[in-house]
Amino acid sequence: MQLTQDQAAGRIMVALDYPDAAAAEKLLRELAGIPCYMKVGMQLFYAAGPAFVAGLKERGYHVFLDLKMHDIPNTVKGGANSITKLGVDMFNVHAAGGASMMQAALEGVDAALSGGSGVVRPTVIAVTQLTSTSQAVLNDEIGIGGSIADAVIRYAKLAKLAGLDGVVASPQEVTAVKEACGSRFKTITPGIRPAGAEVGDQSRIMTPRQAIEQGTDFMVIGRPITAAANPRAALESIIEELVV
Ligand SMILES: O=c1ccn([C@@H]2O[C@H](COP(=O)(O)O)[C@@H](O)[C@H]2O)c(=O)[nH]1
Repeated sequence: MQLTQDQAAGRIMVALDYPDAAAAEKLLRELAGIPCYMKVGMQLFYAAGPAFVAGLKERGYHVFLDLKMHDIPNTVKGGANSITKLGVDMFNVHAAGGASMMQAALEGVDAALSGGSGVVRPTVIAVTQLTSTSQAVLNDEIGIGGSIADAVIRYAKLAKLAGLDGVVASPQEVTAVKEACGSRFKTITPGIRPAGAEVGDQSRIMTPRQAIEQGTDFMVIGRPITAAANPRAALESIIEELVV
């Protein structure tokens, strides 16, 4: 797949996994002008809150709010309602919460949009199996039988049935998800490691180039950028890998 530099950057979601807004703002300054998505996860959201997210939107960033909601349907409906009013472009729930819970998230979105707040409809996706989960952990520790790939596809089909727009999965499962749910069903893939990068706690990984060749829609990348001595150079090198 041939991408321009801006197209490649637009497929990257930088995980702003920082303890406070000041640390995240430092990275934003270092990456200024590169048109990536920004992902706010629980560490930063619990510290800096909705105001930080609203600030990103005011400055024109595309924002994925990665809070992975997993609760009873009524609570998730309320959470989705509040998140939608923040104006984020994407948020997620856990597919393990079931179809009713995922549908409740969509009801929360609809209710927020019907309030005339002027916000756009966010893309709503479901986490399948965390990319840190290995086959052994799934079977022996969590106690779910079968292959990771089968579990991911089961969750993806359920998310599609519930009306969601896509899933979080590892790049290793992108092809199978697209086959099962259609090419327009979005795949958002963490577990991205440039060749030679530290794997850390991730289990199911691919390089950026491999992930794009699998057909991933967006790749989520944190530490290979944020822990680099020069985050901007690290991001530019990943973009070059995608453009070539
Ligand atoms: O299955 C999942 C779901 C979410 N994540 C998130 O993506 C980033 C990955 O960061 P790295 O530093 O590149 O490992 C992180 O924010 C996770 O919370 C995931 O890794 N796997």
